[in-house]
Amino acid sequence: MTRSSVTTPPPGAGRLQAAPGGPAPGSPLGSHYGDCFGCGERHPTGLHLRATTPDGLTVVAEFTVGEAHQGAPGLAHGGVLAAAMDEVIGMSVWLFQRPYVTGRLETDYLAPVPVGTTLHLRAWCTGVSGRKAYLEAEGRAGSPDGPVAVRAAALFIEVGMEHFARHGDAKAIADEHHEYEVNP
Ligand SMILES: CCCCC/C=C\C/C=C\C/C=C\C/C=C\CCCC(=O)SCCNC(=O)CCNC(=O)[C@H](O)C(C)(C)COP(=O)(O)OP(=O)(O)OC[C@H]1O[C@@H](n2cnc3c(N)ncnc32)[C@H](O)[C@@H]1OP(=O)(O)O
Repeated sequence: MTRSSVTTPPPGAGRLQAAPGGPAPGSPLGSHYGDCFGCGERHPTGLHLRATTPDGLTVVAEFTVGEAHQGAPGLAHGGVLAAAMDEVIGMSVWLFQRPYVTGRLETDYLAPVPVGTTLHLRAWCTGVSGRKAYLEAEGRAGSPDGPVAVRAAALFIEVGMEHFARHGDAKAIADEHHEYEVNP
C-alpha cells in the first residue's frame, strides 16, 4: 500500500482491543443505517455490503459490482470502490464501539473491476493515538484469496454521537439506534 504519513500510525501508537460488549467473533455485522449507501438494505442502488467479524478485531465483507456502479462501460467506478473501502473500514472501527468518521481515505487501484465481480473486502486497524485511528483495507476479486484489485489506508477521527445529531438527522439515528442518547 502506498500510504502517506497522515495514514501511518505514529511511533508509540497503541492497538485497539476488542471492546467489551462488541460483536463476538464469527458474528454477522448488521447495517448501521437502512438508507446507508454502503450497507443499507433500503438503498435501491447502494453497495449492500454484507459483513462479518471473524475475530472481533477485523471485518470481512462482500460487495458485488452492479450496473448502477459503473464508471467506464462494464467497469466499476473508482469512487464507488473507494466507498466500499470506506464502508468496510468504518465497520471495522465500529467494532470498538465508539463513533468515528473518515478524516482521510487513500486508495490504490491495482486492477479494473468488471460488473458482476464480487469483491471480497477485509479491513483492520493498524494503530490508535488519541482520537485518531489508523486503518487499512483490501478488496480481492472473485474469492477471498483472489488478486488484490483495491487497497486503502485511512485516518478516522473519533467523534461523539452528538456529531451525527448536530450535523445530520437526529430523529433517523434515534429511530435505528435505541442504544444511544444521540443528543445529550
Ligand atoms: C454514519 C453513522 C450514523 C449513525 C451513527 C450511529 C451509529 C454509528 C454506528 C455504526 C457505524 C458503523 C459503520 C460506519 C460505516 C461506514 C461509515 C463511513 C464513514 C464515513 O464516511 S464518515 C463521513 C465522511 N467524513 C466526514 O463527514 C468527516 C467530516 N469532518 C469532520 O467532521 C471534522 O473535520 C472531524 C470530526 C474529522 C475533525 O474535526 P474536529 O474539530 O473534531 O477535530 P480537529 O479538526 O481538531 O481534528 C482532530 C485531529 O485530527 C486531525 N485531522 C482531522 N482531519 C484530518 C485530515 N483530513 N487529515 C489529517 N488529519 C486530520 C487534526 O489535525 C487533529 O490532529 P491533532 O490533534 O494532532 O492536531
